[in-house]
Amino acid sequence: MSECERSIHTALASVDDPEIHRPITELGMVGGVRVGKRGRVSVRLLLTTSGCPLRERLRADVEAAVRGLPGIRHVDVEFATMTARQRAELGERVRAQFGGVRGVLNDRPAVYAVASGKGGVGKSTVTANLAVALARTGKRVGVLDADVWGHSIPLLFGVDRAPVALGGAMLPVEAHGVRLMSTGFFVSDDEPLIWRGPMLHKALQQFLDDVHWGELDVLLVDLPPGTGDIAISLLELVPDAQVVVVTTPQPAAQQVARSAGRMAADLGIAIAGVVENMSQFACACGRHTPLFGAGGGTALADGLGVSLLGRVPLDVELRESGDIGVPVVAGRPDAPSASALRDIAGSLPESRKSLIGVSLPLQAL
Ligand SMILES: Nc1ncnc2c1ncn2[C@@H]1O[C@H](COP(=O)(O)OP(=O)(O)OP(=O)(O)O)[C@@H](O)[C@H]1O
Repeated sequence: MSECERSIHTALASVDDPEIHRPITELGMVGGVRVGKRGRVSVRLLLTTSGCPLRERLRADVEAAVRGLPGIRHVDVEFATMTARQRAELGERVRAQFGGVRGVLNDRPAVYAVASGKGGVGKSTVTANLAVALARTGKRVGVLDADVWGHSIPLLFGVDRAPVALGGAMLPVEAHGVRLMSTGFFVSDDEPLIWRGPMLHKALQQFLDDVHWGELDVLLVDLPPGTGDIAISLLELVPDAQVVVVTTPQPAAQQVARSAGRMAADLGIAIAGVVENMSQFACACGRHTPLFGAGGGTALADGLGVSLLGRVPLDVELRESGDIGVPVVAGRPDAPSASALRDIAGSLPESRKSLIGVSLPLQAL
């Protein structure tokens, strides 16, 4: 290998695959490097699927890494698709690298399960925005959309592609700096989900076990509304999760949300706090109107003996951002709801580190 080729390989080692978060050189994704005349270089990248949506990001990252080298004027990036064998090898590498899929959670992320007593109170919107806000502070964040009947996380993040499967493990889809996994990636909207009890439990377990989350600091779980099977399953599978209860200011909503709190208490799970969503509406005329009443969040927090983490105002920008798949914290960071959500993300209590992925020493009694 010439000196020039060696320095190109070193530069390529600084480029990470955006979803596996490992250098493309380590993952066998560099199919070849050709050094031509007059500072022209061509790099061939091997992708897991031909329709890889991240190819433009990879192209830009490779160009940026190689173009800075002395004597290099132009970088061509070509793409090819891995053979089945190459994909299998990549899957093996991913597994070996992290000591098995479950082992990737060994660094014990903080797990926050976002719950609500009833649907439509903005639980998924809050989850998505807390995730983006945390990612923007430099944390490595994942969102598990366990809201199997109303999976809105893919829509809220503007994602309509399925996750890539490698060597028996699925890679989360990355959007707005957050790693996502959702049942919504696997079912079409007109296909009703009739999973109950044990099936839901198994699906959830798979999402925790068979998804290559990589190293995470925080995992947010969007629970289905209510206190049904899946919430209980999750809290059993991840006993160190803390629950964030989302409610509206209405006394009625607060009553239902109280049952979520009671469930957490029954299961011995800590409640991180309460988020009051759809608090008063700030009109452009300057008037603040409590459309859904007032005081629900505080009353619930007091009832549960936890803090009110914050109030998110009713905000057209928040709703519009959700509709176009760009969470408001990312797309309109100056909106009143965005700043409230950032403050709430900053006020989440420090984690009790989750034990998922850690093998516990078993002792005979
Ligand atoms: N603070 C807010 N201001 C304006 N619109 C909001 C606000 N919070 C949520 N919404 C809108 O309310 C609707 C319901 O929100 P979302 O889907 O997050 O609720 P949910 O509690 O997760 O519902 P479900 O559990 O049924 O999925 C969405 O259209 C969302 O954009």
